[in-house]
Amino acid sequence: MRNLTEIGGRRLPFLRWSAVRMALGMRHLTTHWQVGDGREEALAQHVVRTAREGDLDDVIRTIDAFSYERSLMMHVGDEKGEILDAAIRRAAPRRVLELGTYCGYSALRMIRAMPAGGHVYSVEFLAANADIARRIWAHAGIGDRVTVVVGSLGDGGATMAALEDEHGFAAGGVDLVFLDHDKNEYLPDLERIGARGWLRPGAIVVADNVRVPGAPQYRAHMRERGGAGWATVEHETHVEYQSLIRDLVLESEYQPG
Ligand SMILES: C[S@@+](CC[C@H](N)C(=O)[O-])C[C@H]1O[C@@H](n2cnc3c(N)ncnc32)[C@H](O)[C@@H]1O
Ligand SMILES: [Mg+2]
Repeated sequence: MRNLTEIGGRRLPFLRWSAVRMALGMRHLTTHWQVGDGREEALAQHVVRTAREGDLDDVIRTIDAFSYERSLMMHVGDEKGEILDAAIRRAAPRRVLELGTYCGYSALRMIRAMPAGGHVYSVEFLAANADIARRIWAHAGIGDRVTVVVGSLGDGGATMAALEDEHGFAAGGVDLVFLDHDKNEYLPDLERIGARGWLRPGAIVVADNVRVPGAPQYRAHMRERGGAGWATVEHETHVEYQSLIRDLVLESEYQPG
């Protein structure tokens, strides 16, 4: 019943004010990467104030509750988060590359499901989001297991060079990639990663929001390349924190040559 709003005893779907604000703010969201009403900063303050310090589970629970009950947000969320958790357990990665940090929620989940000693490198376009994520990770006690790199893989090479020179990225060194940033950049960025040879054979690439907002070129590419470089499973699921809107998460295993 979490997605229903009660008016006069009747439950009506999708009338949550925060969802309406998020829809109205879509234009702002896709150009500024925050909803525009301060909900990301409010989340960071809420986590620090109310979640148990050093308790990763409680921080994840607190973010989910905030996103259901107070302000809809664009974390991968609890339902799709379980698909991500399972992929992480399958890959048992030592090095994860995430594109799109936002407030750091998916990185929290990945760290929780990874073997001890594994590290997440998360690339985020917006410095304000990177700062919020760092504060939330520090509160959860996992600040030393995740590094946010402010930039984008499509910036002409500076961010990729930083990943190689400062963070030890090298051929065959990446075990799992989580794509959750600009949907038009999924395929170009995967090709940039491929050109550097960072993926090890058997590495897994998880892509969120393939149906909503949608990454049709990426999906077509993975379908065409089935059996020739990639083996893909399409997970039918729902948009984050919405039980009635369908979404798709792709999980692709890299099988070169
Ligand atoms: C959907 S949110 C990520 C949610 C996060 N992965 C989670 O589940 O908690 C997308 C984020 O990607 C960032 N972003 C957008 N385009 C980007 C790009 N080209 N490179 C890096 N980050 C980008 C946005 O600033 C935004 O914070
Ligand atoms: Mg997403």
